Amino acid sequence: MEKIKDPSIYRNPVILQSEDLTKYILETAVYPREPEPLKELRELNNDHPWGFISTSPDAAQLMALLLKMLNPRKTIEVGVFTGYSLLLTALNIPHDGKITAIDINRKAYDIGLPAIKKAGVEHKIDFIESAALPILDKLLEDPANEGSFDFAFIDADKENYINYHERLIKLIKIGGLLVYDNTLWGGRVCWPEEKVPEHTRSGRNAAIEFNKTITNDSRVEFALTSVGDGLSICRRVA
Ligand SMILES: C[S@@+](CC[C@H](N)C(=O)[O-])C[C@H]1O[C@@H](n2cnc3c(N)ncnc32)[C@H](O)[C@@H]1O
Ligand SMILES: O=c1cc(-c2ccc(O)cc2)oc2c(O)c(O)ccc12
Repeated sequence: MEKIKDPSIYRNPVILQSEDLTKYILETAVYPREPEPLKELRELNNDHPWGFISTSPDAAQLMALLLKMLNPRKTIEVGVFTGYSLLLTALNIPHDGKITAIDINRKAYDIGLPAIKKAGVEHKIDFIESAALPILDKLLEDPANEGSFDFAFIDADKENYINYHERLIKLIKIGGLLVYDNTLWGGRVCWPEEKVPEHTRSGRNAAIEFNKTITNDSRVEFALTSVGDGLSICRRVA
């Protein structure tokens, strides 16, 4: 991630009609049911200058429901940061479930790791510090990995989502889920380009291209939900 002096310039505008509605959802439906270890990690994020890039708790709550329904044993996460979505996944897969978690930078993961250890789920996580594309390519070199994953969560560099999708679709089994975060990019996907601040344009254009690609991809059934920052839920069907 490039060094930005003031990360707050990236902060998301609200996708829903009003900030009050977002606050209402979080305060009435999400925070009261948020498990204690996740609350602890969210509070750590509040003290981090980049904490706002963590997966939104309302999107995470929907993901928890999907994980409980799918009961996946073999999962993969691309983009860990301090580990809010990773801990969420670890808490909602079976005791013998595994997560291959990839991030180009381990520093933020180390901040969240004590909360993950305290929650007793570290044994489920294989953290790999690397750019994600070479790791996905390496996994694909072994034919045993093809169609072997039950669930993938993607929340790294938005410009590579299509590249991640092309690899992950081969790694996920038919019936498995691929969940992509930030596919509405703070609502900017529908703004005229000239109104989009320069520093968020590349993410916005990547989300637009990604949404078109998924809509035309007959290998998946999908729903683009306006939860959090936009969560695209894809089910591999072919
Ligand atoms: C939005 S954050 C992930 C947030 C995380 N899901 C959470 O809930 O806290 C994006 C992460 O992607 C990582 N990242 C960016 N480019 C990457 C790449 N090419 N390969 C792997 N990770 C990358 C960044 O280091 C950052 O930690
Ligand atoms: O504002 C952001 C920026 C990112 C981001 C930027 C560069 C990378 O290499 C990876 C991620 O991610 C965000 C995100 O996931 C989010 O939920 C909100 C805002 C941002």
